[in-house]
Amino acid sequence: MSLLEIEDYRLAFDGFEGRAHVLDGISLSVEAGEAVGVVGETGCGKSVLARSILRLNPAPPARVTGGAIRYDGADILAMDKAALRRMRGSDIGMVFQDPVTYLNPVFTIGQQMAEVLRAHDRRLSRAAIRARSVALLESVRLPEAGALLGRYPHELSGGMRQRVLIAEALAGNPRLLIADEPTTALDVTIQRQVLALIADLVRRMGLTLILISHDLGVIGAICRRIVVMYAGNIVEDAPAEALFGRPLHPYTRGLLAAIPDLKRPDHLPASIPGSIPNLRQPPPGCRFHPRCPLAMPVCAKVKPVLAPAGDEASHRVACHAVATGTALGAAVPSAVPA
Ligand SMILES: Nc1ncnc2c1ncn2[C@@H]1O[C@H](COP(=O)(O)OP(=O)(O)OP(=O)(O)O)[C@@H](O)[C@H]1O
Repeated sequence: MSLLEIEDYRLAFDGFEGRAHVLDGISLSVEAGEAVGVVGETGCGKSVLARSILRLNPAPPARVTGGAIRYDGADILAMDKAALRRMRGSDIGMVFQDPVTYLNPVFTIGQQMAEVLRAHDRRLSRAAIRARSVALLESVRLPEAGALLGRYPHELSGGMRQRVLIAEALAGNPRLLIADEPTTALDVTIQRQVLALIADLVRRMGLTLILISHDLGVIGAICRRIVVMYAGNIVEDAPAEALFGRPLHPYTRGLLAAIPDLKRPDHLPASIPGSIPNLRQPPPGCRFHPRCPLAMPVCAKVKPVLAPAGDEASHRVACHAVATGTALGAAVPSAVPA
C-alpha cells in the first residue's frame, strides 16, 4: 500500500460565472520515503491539489466531484473533524509560500511554537514546550534558538520566518511533508539555503516529500520523481533524470525549453504560445491541445489517459501523439537546469 493514494480525484469551484473544473481526474500514488515534485504553470491546480490532501480548500465554493484520497489506507474525504485535526500536523505537515501570512505578528515565535506544540499534546509542561521549541528551531538550523523564542516575526528575515514555519510543520513528527512553493517569496541565495534545508530534513528524518513549484530547477534540485500538471491534469509522471533527459509530453518539452540556458545568454528561451484555458469551459479531449504543436484530430475529442511510455517502467504520459509514436521525431529541448 502506498503512503498516499489519490485516485481519479476531481474538484471544482462554484462561482457566479459557473463551475470551474480545477482538478480533472488526478491519480497519483506516493510511496513512503519518496520525494515527489509537482510542477506546472501558474493556475494549473498545484496548490489546490496540495490543499486537497489536507482538505483545506474552502467548501463552498470548493466541491469534490469524484474520486478518493487515502493516507496510509485511511479515507481522507470521509474523515470527521477530529480525525482531520489529528492528521494535519501529526501525519502530514504543510509549509506554504508566504511565511508572513502564516505567522501572527502580535505573538512571539515562542508563543506560536507553544500553541502548535500544545495542539499536538495538551499535557506538555512549559519546560517541555521550551525544550522542544528550541530543538525544533535548531533542527531547521536557526542560530540562538533560545533567544529567538522571545522575538516577534517582524524581527526575523524572510528566510528565518520560513524556517520557523518549517519547524512548526515538523512539530508533530509528520511522515509526509507538503511544501507549496516554499521558496518563492525568498531571494535567490536564501532560496538555495531553504531548499538545502528541506533536502537535508528529508534525508535525516526519512520524510516523504511533496514539493510544489512552478520552477523546474527548484524541483530538480531535490526530487527524484517529477509530476507535471497542466490545467488540472497530470500530463507526465517520470523519474527526474528521464524527465530532464527524455521528456515526452509536448507540454513538458515546452516547460524545459522555457528555462533560460546560462551557457547561452544571447539565446532567449522559447515560451509556450497561448495560456491556460478557462477552466469553466475547458477544451474537450486533451486540455493542452489548443496549444500543442503535435495536436491531431483525436486530441480535440478524447481525453488521453496517463499510460506507461519511454524506457523506464515508472514513466507515464497522457498524450495521444506519444501513444501513437507521432511525438518520437520531435526535438527534445537542450536546456537542462543546473
Ligand atoms: N478558493 C478558491 N475559489 C475559487 N477558485 C479558486 C480557489 N482557489 C483556487 N482557485 C482556482 O483554482 C485554479 C488553480 O489554482 P492553484 O492555486 O491551484 O494554481 P497553482 O497551479 O498552484 O498556481 P500558482 O503557481 O500561481 O500557485 C485557479 O484557476 C484558481 O483561480
